[in-house]
Amino acid sequence: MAQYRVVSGSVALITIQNPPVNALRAAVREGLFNAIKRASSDPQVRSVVLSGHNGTFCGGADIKEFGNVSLPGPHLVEVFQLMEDLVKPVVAAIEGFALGGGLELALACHYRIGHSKARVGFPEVNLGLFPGAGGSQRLPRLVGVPAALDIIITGRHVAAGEALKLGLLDKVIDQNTVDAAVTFAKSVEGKPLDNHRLGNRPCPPLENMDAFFEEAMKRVHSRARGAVAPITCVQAVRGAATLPFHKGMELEKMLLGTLFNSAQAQASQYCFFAERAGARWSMPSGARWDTCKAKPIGTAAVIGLGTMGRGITVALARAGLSVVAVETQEHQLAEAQRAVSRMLKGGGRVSYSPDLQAAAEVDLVVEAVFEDMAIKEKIFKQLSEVCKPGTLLTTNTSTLDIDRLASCTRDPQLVVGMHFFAPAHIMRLLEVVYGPRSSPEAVATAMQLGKRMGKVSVAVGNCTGFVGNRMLKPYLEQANFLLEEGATPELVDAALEEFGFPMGVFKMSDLSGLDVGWRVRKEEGLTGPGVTAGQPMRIRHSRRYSPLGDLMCEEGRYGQKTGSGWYLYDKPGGRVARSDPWLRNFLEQYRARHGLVARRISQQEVLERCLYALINEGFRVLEDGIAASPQNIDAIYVFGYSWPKHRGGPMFYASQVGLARVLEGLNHYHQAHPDVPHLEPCSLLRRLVASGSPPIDKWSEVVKGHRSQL
Ligand SMILES: C/C=C(\C)C(=O)SCCNC(=O)CCNC(=O)[C@H](O)C(C)(C)COP(=O)(O)OP(=O)(O)OC[C@H]1O[C@@H](n2cnc3c(N)ncnc32)[C@H](O)[C@@H]1OP(=O)(O)O
Repeated sequence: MAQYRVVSGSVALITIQNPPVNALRAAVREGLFNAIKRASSDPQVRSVVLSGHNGTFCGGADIKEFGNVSLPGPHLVEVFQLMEDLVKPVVAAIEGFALGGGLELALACHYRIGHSKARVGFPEVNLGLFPGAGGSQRLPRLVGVPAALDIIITGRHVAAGEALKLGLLDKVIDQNTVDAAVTFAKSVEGKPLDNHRLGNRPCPPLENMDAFFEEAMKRVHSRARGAVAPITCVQAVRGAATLPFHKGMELEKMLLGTLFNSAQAQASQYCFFAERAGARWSMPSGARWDTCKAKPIGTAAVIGLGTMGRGITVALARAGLSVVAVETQEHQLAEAQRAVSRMLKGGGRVSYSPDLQAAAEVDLVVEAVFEDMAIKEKIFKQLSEVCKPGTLLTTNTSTLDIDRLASCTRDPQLVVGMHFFAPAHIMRLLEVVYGPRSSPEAVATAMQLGKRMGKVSVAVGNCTGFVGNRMLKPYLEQANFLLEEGATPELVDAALEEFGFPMGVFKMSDLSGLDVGWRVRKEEGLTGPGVTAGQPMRIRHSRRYSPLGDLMCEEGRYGQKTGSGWYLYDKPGGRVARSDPWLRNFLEQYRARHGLVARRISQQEVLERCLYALINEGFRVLEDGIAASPQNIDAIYVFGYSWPKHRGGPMFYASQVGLARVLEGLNHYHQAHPDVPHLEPCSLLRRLVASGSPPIDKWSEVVKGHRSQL
C-alpha cells in the first residue's frame, strides 16, 4: 500500500499504491505511518520523497470508508503530523491529482514539486465536508487567507501554473517529477526545516479581517442554498487566521464532527457515486456497458441551429469532433455562425450549410429542430436517404417517441435519443434514450460520445418525457393546482428555493418560456381551439387539469422573453423578477369564475405536494424499467434539473425522509384530491414500504421481484 525503497544513496522514496486514485484507505494510512517511521530511524536516509503510483499522487480519503462508524487504522491527522515533524526533509512529488486528503498530505510535506499537468484542490465541499485533516489550517498559512478560502469554498481544481504563483507548489517541471523531487530532496538534506513546517507558521496577516470574514459569510449564505459545508469552510479558515495551530486543529476537529455523518454529507457523497454509476449502463435486453463496443465517431452533423442546436454544436466541437452545422433558414444560419464562433472563441472545426445533403458523410447526426413530430419525421426520412450507411441518427427531442422516428428510417437500430439540457454546452446531463429497436452498439456509441463531451450520461428507456421530463410533469401540475387553491408564485418559489433549488418552478418557467409547455400541451390535445370547445376547462380525460398556463399564453405572457409571465420584468428579455399585481388580480378572478375559495397554504404543503408527486413518478419510472436504478434518476435530477446536491436527488431524498412518510403524505393528499392520479401512491412504493423500507442500494431487488409479479 506504501512502497518503501532507498534511492540515490540517501533518499527514502515512498510510493502510495492503491489504484485507481491512490485513495487513503486504512491500509494506505497504516503503510504511510510505518514508512515514515522507518525513514525516521533508517540511518542511511537523509531525506524523503513521497509520490503516488501510476502517475496519480493521491485522490484523498477513501470516500467508500466514510459510512463506517469508526474508521480503522491510524487517523489521517496523526499520519500528517508525523510527516511534518520528521527531522529529515520530505518532498511531495505531485503528478496527476493531489485532492482533498491528498493535498493535505502534500501540505504536511516540507516541499512540493508538481508536474506542469498536475492539479491540486480541496473538493471536500462537494462531499458535504471541508478539508478537515489539517488542510483548513495549513493552506491559509501557506497561501494566505483569501486564496485559501477561495480554493476551499469552491472545491475547484487548481492547475500547476496557478499553484506555483500562489506558492502552493515550490517548483513546476515538465520532466519526470519523481526524479526531479529526488534531486531536489538531496539538495536540501541537512538544511533547517522549521519554516517549512506549516503548523509552525502564522497565517500571513490580513487587513480588515473581521470585515473580510463577515463579507465571506454573507456571500456563502446567499449562495449555499441551505448547504452547511460551505459555511463551515469559512468558520474553519477564520480559525486558521485567528488561532494558534493546535487550537485551530481542535476547532477543525469539532467542526468536522458536526458534518461527518450528517444527512447532507451522506447525500453529497451518494451523488459522487451516482454521477459515476450511469457509466455502467444496461438495457432490458441484457446488453451492458462492459459487453458492447462503441463505434468510432470523428464527424457529426447538427440539424437545426436554434439555442439547443448551437450549444450542441459547441459541445461536439469542444470534444474534438469535426461538425457540420445545418440550418435551412439563411438568417438563422448566419446568426448561429456568429454565436457559435463567439462561444468557441475561434477554436473548433465547424462548417455551416443550409442543405441537409451536407450531412451525407458524417458518422453521427444530432437532430435539434423544433419540437414537432411531423417536422422531425420528415427530417429523419430525409437523413435516412442522405446519410452514408451506418450513420447513427440521434434526436435531441425532450419528450417525443424515439421509436416513431426510428420507424421513418431504413436502419431503426441506429436511432437513439440524445437529450441535452440547456445550455447544452454547459449543463452536465445527457439522457441517452433507447427505443425498442435501438442497438446496444448505438447506445454504447452515444454514451461514449457523452463521456467525450464531459457529460454525466444516463441511458434511459423510451416513454413520453423519458425520465426527467416525465417526472417534472406532476411537479409542475401540483404547482399550478396550488395557485388555483390560493398560493402565489412567490410563495411556491420561496418554498422550493429554501429547499435548495436555485430557482422556484415559476421563475424557471418564466426563464424557459411558458410557450414551450403550451406547444407540447397543444400537441397532446390538452388545449387549443378545437379541444376546449364544450369541455369543462378544468378537466381533461376525467382528471383535474389546470388551464392557468394556457390562459397566460393566450394573454401573450410567455415569461422573460415577453417581459411578463408569472412575474413582471422591466423589459422583454429582462432578468429580474418582480411581483405582478396583474397576476394577483388574474388569479382572484380565475378563482371567482370557477368557484374556488383561496385558502392559506403552508411551505410544507408546497414541498410535499410538488416533491412527493415527482418522487411518486420516479417510482413509476423504476417500476416500468425506464430507469435502471434510483441512482440514475438522481443523477438526472442533480445534473439536469439543478436538484440540490446536498439533498442527494429525489429518490435519495425520499429514502432520507422515510418511504413510509412519503407514502403517508401521498395517501393524505390523494384523499384530498382524488381527481389527481399523480398523487396516488404507486404500487412499487407501497411494496417497498411493505418490505420494511430497505436502504436505497437494495431497492433494485424489490423492483425485480415486483416486475416479475406484474
Ligand atoms: C475529510 C475528507 C477528506 C480528508 C477527503 O479527502 S474527502 C475526498 C476528497 N477527494 C475527492 O473528492 C476526489 C474524488 N475523486 C475525483 O474527483 C476523481 O475521481 C479524480 C479527479 C481523482 C479522478 O477522476 P477520473 O480519472 O475521472 O476517475 P473517476 O472519477 O471515474 O474515478 C475512478 C474510480 O475511483 C473512484 N474514486 C475516485 N476518488 C475516490 C475516493 N477519494 N475514494 C474512493 N473512491 C474514489 C471512483 O468512484 C471511480 O470508481 P468507480 O465508480 O468507477 O467504481
